[in-house]
Amino acid sequence: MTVNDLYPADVPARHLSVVHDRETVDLPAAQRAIRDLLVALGKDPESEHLADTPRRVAKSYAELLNPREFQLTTFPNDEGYDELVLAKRIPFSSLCEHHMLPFYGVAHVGYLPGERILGLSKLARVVELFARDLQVQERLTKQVADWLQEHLAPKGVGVVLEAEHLCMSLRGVQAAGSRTVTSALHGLLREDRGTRQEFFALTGTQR
Ligand SMILES: Nc1nc2c(ncn2[C@@H]2O[C@H](COP(=O)(O)OP(=O)(O)OP(=O)(O)O)[C@@H](O)[C@H]2O)c(=O)[nH]1
Ligand SMILES: [Zn+2]
Repeated sequence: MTVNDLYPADVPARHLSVVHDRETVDLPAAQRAIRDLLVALGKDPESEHLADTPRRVAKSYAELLNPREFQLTTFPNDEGYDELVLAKRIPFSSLCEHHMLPFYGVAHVGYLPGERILGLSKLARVVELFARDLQVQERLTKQVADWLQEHLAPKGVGVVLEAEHLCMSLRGVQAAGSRTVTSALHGLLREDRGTRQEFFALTGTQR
């Protein structure tokens, strides 16, 4: 399928519903499991302080692991805009799949338009689509870039993520304040040295 099949040229603004297809959360089962975890950790889930904690924790994880649905709105690139479009410092948070602790930071997401341009907020929504999962930063970065390349068919895509991992700063090695930087590139941003350098310069992450 090409971008023209998804977005016929005679309709100016196009909306594609984006619905995630992950397993539905079983909240009562999650709640029971959190209660068991509290007991296993030597805490008393019957105490007044913790009585409602299993329900809250289960609900929190359900929220953190389920992205909101959204409309992927695109417009025809009638003026032939052919420079980079870059949304910088999009805040995001995700859960590390090894420790289920948050990693959080900012995403820089850019593309070089082809026949369609994208509603700007959608760049942040695509980050959220993949961040609300058990993740490693490398996969999250690549999924955002791959998804945009597939659904927007631009001339290039670039994604940079800078994040602090609580599993690295609060526990374990306790390297508080360290940041991990990852990037994924497609099309001209990958192949053309000048475009790639311009992208990294605009994100402020020189390569
Ligand atoms: N590549 C990658 N590694 C991650 C990410 N998040 C966490 N990790 C790492 O996953 C690794 C898991 O290593 P293990 O040795 O199995 O776990 P651990 O004993 O808790 O390791 P320490 O954190 O070193 O105490 C750790 O080195 C984490 O820093 C990520 O997004 N990407
Ligand atoms: Zn971790």
